[in-house]
Amino acid sequence: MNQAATTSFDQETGLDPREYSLLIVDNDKAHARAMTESLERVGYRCTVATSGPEGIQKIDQNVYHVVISDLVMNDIDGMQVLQRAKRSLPDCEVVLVTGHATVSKAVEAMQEGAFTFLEKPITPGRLRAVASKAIEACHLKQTNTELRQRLDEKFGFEGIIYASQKMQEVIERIKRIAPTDATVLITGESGTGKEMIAQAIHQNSPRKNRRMKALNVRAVSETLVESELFGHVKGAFTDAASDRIGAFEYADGGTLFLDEVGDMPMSTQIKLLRVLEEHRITRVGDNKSIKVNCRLLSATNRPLEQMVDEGTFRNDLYYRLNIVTVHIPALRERPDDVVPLMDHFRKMFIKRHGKSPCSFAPAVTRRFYSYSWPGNIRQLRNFVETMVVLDTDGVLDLNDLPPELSEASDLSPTTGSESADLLPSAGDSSLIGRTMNDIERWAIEETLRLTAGNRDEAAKILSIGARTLYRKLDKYKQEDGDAPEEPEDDTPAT
Ligand SMILES: Nc1ncnc2c1ncn2[C@@H]1O[C@H](COP(=O)(O)OP(=O)(O)OP(=O)(O)O)[C@@H](O)[C@H]1O
Repeated sequence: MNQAATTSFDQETGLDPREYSLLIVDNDKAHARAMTESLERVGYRCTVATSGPEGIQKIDQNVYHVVISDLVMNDIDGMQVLQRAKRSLPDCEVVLVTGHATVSKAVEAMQEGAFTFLEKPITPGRLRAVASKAIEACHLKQTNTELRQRLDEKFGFEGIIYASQKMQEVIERIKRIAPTDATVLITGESGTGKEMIAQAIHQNSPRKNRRMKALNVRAVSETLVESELFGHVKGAFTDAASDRIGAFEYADGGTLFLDEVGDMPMSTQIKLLRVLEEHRITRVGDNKSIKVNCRLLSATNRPLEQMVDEGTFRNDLYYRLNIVTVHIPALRERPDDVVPLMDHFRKMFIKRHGKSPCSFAPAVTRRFYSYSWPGNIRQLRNFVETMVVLDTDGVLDLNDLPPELSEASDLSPTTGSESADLLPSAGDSSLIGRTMNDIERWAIEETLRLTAGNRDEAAKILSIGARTLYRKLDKYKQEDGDAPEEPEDDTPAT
């Protein structure tokens, strides 16, 4: 294809055209050829599709940096090509070619995400200039994606907020599991952070530079689940207009995360088991198998073991998925995480919604702490977001609480949780007969445990100044014979 490439680096952008792949989609073969030759002459790698369906098929199967498509074609039009490219190739830029009569349509296309449009007749100089700009835009998007990925890698664990011993143990466990290729089953109630843990495992594994594909089995209809997992060939079922790769092929070399795996139909379970044993998939409607290499992580909030007993989940698949288990405790079982999470989401949503700084009233912190969180961290996150968005006076007060919390039917500490002995109880008889200093020390230490070491929060709850709290802590250290801390180090210790 690349017969006449003479130039190496693009004068304007400094990029090497030979590193970029372009797809030309045009019903008019002569026009497609003329565009291709003009682009190949300066070094681009071009592929031609002479119909809309062929263009879509190529987009599904290959990676292109720029797609140049005619807008009006007699089968699938350029808008559909644009939509498919935007869906399948997030960094790709799409240029639409149009005759004079369809300029208004092209403007609409740009609103849908097209990079620009070229009006016929197209000169080679104009075509190359537009291709060069589109390549530059794609390159920028890729650079951003890479930077984001690097940040994600760096913060693979740090993005997970926790202070409790229980989560500390979970993190220790995933640190040991992540570098291996072991199949992992992540269990826990809805909203406990199973997907987040799956991402951290991927980010801290040798596969981190390859793709991670998440597929929520519950969100896909029973008839489509196999096509989503294994892909399909054209005509495999009524809507299969072209060949399509599935999650296993997409994540080849990387990680596949199957969320809500307990919802998988029995007929698909046996096929999944076979793939895990043979490392080969067969697209729906095809008869040849393809080799795949994916690390499988799965998650469920359903009792798989019980489902095995009831005959609704295959025993053999259960043992395959369950080589290593990571259980994420419900938030009510780790109340020490509540305050750090409140603080994290408060800051995050202030920034995201461009709000002025605000803080939680101590009574709200106490109520969050003692709530049972049936929806776990997702629910806490949503509550904090609502409160931050609606805040007008900089204080997130009891009046700002969502109804579930303001009615607060369950203010009592949760049974069997760490919280029971943490909440200051007015009737703690063990304190009777002790000195005021001891009682005060006990109250300060318990409040610091409640705030996971965050002294600012603790001072607010105790209604004393942060420096007063610091002085008292210093005094306790001296009483215990420890060296006092530097006074300026009064940062929250979360
Ligand atoms: N420890 C954590 N630190 C910060 N954010 C968290 C933490 N755990 C969960 N989240 C956030 O809470 C929300 C729910 O988490 P996630 O989707 O991972 O839960 P899940 O257990 O997979 O839920 P489901 O079972 O419903 O799919 C997400 O916005 C996630 O970023």
